[in-house]
Amino acid sequence: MKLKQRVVITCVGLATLTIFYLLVETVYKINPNRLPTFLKNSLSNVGHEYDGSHISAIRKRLNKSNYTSDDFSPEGGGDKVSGVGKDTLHSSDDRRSRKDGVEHWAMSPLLLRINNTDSEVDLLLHKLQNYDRRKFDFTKLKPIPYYEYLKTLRKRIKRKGTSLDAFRTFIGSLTTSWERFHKGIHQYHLYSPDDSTVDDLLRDVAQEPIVDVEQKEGGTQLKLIITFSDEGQALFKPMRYPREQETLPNHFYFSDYERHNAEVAAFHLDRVLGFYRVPPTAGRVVNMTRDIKRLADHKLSKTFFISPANNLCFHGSCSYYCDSGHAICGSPDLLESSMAAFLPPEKIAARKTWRNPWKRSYSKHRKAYWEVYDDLCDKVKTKSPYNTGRRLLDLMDTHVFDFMTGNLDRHHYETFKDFGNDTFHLHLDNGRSFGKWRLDDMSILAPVFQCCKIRYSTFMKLAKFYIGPDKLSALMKAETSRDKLFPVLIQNHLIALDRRVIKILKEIYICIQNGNDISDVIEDDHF
Ligand SMILES: Nc1ncnc2c1ncn2[C@@H]1O[C@H](COP(=O)(O)OP(=O)(O)OP(=O)(O)O)[C@@H](O)[C@H]1O
Ligand SMILES: [Mn+2]
Repeated sequence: MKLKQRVVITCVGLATLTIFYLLVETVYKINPNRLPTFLKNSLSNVGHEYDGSHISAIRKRLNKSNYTSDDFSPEGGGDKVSGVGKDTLHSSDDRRSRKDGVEHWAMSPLLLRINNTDSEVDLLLHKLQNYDRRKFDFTKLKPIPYYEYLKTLRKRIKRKGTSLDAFRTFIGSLTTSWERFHKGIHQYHLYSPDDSTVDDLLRDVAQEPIVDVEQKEGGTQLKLIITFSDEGQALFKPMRYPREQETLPNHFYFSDYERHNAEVAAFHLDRVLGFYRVPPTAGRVVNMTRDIKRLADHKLSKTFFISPANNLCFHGSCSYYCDSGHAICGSPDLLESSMAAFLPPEKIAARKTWRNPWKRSYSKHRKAYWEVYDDLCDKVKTKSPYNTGRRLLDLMDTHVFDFMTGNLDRHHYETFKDFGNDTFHLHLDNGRSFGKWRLDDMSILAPVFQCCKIRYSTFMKLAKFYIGPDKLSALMKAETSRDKLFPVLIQNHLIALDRRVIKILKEIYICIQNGNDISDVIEDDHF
């Protein structure tokens, strides 16, 4: 063979091998399971672990208008997505695809007890302390009990704003806990932590005799409005799953049942965090025969039946899950439930519903804009109500809260109209929280790592859980211990809370490492 021929053959051979290798690598990245094991192993062994980045690259090439955009703009805006924004995908996509330990926790329950320290978080706290000792004195803070620190934070802020218009000129005494709760609603919190009313209300919704039951119209799943003998009311959600049962991996969050214990746990987490934005919610075991069936109207009562296992069941009527295949069953007629104290009626305290700019897509085929592009925050920041005042920080708080509970379902949130834009976000409807303790869904934190922003007081509370002496899991366990449904959360969920605290702090570390100003990232409220 001539030399020239040999060279040509060698080149063709090399080119074929390269093309084959690239082909195999691409298949591996798209779906490793399509490859024979030996190829899969050889690729993963040389550090080609799939991180999802190339899928993002493909997405990026697609027109931006392919993604759901109805909620792209903040309230009032009608901006369409197509053609706007810059491609800043890499940073947060890398972050989102950072190993979040899902497999790790799944494989070894013994490894659940995660390290309580993290070198990046340690570096962050060290850096902050050096940056401003007055604001970030972690050495001094370390031995202080969490609740004591929470009080000092509150003193620092020290304001509750106005009350609802309807109560501003009210004189006279209110005897029931639910009336006192309504009167206590203020511009900057739903209730005051120093007021014993909330504990009275929790006791009452858990034990006052039930005198009326009504199905709540609207919504996707069955909910009842319960009226008590003192004329107070609560939103009832029934137990659908035992505490241990996790959301199935192939289920979308929007096709998951709501969890009664999640509603109770979310209330307590909100209170521990010093947010005071979730209506007081307690667990209660109801006697379905006496407390529901007896008081039900004809439409509801005819959905009651005895199951083959001799338990009393009912399904009510609603747009999903209201048939005998999705019945709510007692044991034999005792049923666990959550009771969320009712807010004042619209006539007394009208509420405004806001679309969450970081709302998810409710389609199994489409992604939301922010899941693909990183520039949503640039737009949100410039538009009302997020361009002034507290609302952007409140949105960050909402997502910090939802990340901790694992709630993907925050499509909207509400505020009281009386208070205008300078008020807190109500965190209603936490039923889809605490579905997966193994998974820390980083995408819920997207607003935080895309805006690189967190409220100073929220950051400090998380840092305080991290440095101790009180771990969030321990505080949550203690808080929920008075509830009739204790243990409201199983240990795995409690441990997940501690783990998630660390993950939020790590995101803040990355923001600062990436060169963002500390004072921009950890932002104080400007009063
Ligand atoms: N404690 C409460 N007091 C008064 N109204 C409430 C309370 N909690 C929730 N609501 C109202 O009831 C509506 C439905 O509640 P929730 O969101 O829990 O039900 P849902 O079936 O999950 O609704 P959807 O399926 O639309 O998410 C809420 O949007 C809110 O306006
Ligand atoms: Mn809901």
